[in-house]
Amino acid sequence: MASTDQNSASTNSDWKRPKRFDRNLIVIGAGSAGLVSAYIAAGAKAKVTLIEAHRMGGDCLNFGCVPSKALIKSARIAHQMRHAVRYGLEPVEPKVLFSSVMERVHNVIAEIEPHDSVERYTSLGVEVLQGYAKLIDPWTVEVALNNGGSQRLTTRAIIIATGAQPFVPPIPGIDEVGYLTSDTLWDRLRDRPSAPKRLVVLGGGPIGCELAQSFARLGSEVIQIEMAPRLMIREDEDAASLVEASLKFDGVQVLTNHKAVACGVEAGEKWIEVDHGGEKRRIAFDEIIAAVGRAPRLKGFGLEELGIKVDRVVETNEYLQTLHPNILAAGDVAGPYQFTHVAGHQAWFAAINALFGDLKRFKADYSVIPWATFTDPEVARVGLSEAEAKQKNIPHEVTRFGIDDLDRAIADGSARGFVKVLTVPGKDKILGATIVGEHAGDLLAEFVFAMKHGHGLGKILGTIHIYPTLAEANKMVAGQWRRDHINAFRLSLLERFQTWRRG
Ligand SMILES: Cc1cc2nc3c(=O)[nH]c(=O)nc-3n(C[C@H](O)[C@H](O)[C@H](O)COP(=O)(O)OP(=O)(O)OC[C@H]3O[C@@H](n4cnc5c(N)ncnc54)[C@H](O)[C@@H]3O)c2cc1C
Ligand SMILES: NC(=O)c1ccc[n+]([C@@H]2O[C@H](COP(=O)([O-])OP(=O)(O)OC[C@H]3O[C@@H](n4cnc5c(N)ncnc54)[C@H](O)[C@@H]3O)[C@@H](O)[C@H]2O)c1
Repeated sequence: MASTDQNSASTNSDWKRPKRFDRNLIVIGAGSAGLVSAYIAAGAKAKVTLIEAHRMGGDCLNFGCVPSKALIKSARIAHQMRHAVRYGLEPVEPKVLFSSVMERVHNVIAEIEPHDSVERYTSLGVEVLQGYAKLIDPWTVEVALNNGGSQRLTTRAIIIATGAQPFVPPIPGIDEVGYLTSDTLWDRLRDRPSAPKRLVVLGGGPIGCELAQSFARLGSEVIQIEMAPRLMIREDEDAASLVEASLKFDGVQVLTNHKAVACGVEAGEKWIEVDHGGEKRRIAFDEIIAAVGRAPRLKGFGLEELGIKVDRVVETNEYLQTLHPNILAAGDVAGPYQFTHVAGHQAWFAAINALFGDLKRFKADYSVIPWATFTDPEVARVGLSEAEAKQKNIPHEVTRFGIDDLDRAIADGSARGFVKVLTVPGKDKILGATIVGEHAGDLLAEFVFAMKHGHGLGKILGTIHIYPTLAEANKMVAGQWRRDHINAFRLSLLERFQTWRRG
């Protein structure tokens, strides 16, 4: 979300605000942000039209969260088979039926598809149009329908929920060698009998790490190239280093501090050139996945013509309104985060402000935003990391519990990782939590809830957690915090009292 002054809505003499509108709301894009916006508007009895140019469900269902998590599951089972000896079972090198793995990925998408389908949304009272939307003026949208023809609609309010797409780095030669992205790999690799033999994964962010580990476990020789000094640069170093170690254990060759500078084909063999501190070398590969970030979809549908600034994201104010207060934005196109659950969260504010903003508006609340990267081990975070607290000079204390000490994790053979909590000095108020370990994304929910509702570590400590569960790690870290904050004076009084009681 970039800031904008919503009072400075530009006007154009060619634009005429209609006296009556066909719709209360038009939502452009049926990904996570658009679907939730339309759902909320229909629930509020608004006449709402949802326009999708491509696939209902957007990136999360078709190219993002859903296929990647389905792939991760197959890869994890292959890993467990390989290392079954840890559990007293004879290890086996799995015969990876790659096309079946990819078929399962597509079946998972198909099974979830009905949740986001035209039929479901129509039954909820949303009009769904399949076509490409373009803003004509602040109240008019033209749709080039996928099955031919076009339609012009007027509306009181519009929500831009056009999402983001993979950013392809301008590396000389990349178009000639050809590349895969999260948009294309699910279809392009679908019928392959085996995973690509030599796979370069460009980028060490969440997409790069999740895919590099999965493909390595499914049989690819993976080389991951990241120009930053380490993987997962947004996470604390202690968290990222556990992921890096795990990737290396899985056979991924991790090249950090390496910038991709050129690509080409020589004697039928594809290569990528990397620069490491001024030293250049070429790496041969069969396929390359570009995972170096996602760029919001901002162009081609009339934002610039309406004077709406599109710098990195659509410029909005805290209410998610653009320069034109009746045009709002939500999801990846609005930023500042790129997560499905944040898109859905913003959608509530966008829909309510779009429909009722002239009566009451709500500022989008980013105070407690969680996320997880689904590598093995998972890394989940809410609030401040230790590095951010230091960088912003925010006073804090750090309490840590090693999951290697947790009974359930030991029994499961997954005793690695940690829970790290940042608190206000001398208080149990939580500023942030990072969990690294199995099911970290699920375990984090307790901290998200605590932060959202102002509960401190004392409340977590005072809550019964089932034994033996991984969730006990949360209570353990709270217990550690308590031990670190025992009042020595009170303890000495207690000791004297007990001595006195013994007579
Ligand atoms: C590989 C991968 C893994 C991911 N994993 C996770 C994860 O585990 N958890 C998580 O929270 N997030 C994850 N994400 C991010 C998540 O997918 C996005 O944050 C989320 O999809 C954003 O939703 P959105 O509604 O903003 O945009 P999108 O889902 O991109 O939807 C936008 C829609 O708008 C349509 N559109 C664009 N322009 C027009 C137009 N002019 N007219 C009509 N339609 C238009 C597009 O076709 C698209 O369907 C992942 C992403 C990727 C790529
Ligand atoms: N589990 C999840 O929630 C999940 C999973 C996947 C993606 N996502 C979302 O999608 C977004 C995009 O993810 P991403 O991993 O594509 O992007 P990212 O921006 O997080 O990471 C890209 C990485 O590529 C590196 N890079 C850029 N150009 C390079 C070059 N020429 N050579 C070498 N390295 C280069 C960058 O330094 C960076 O570390 C994430 O920010 C996240 O919000 C979420």
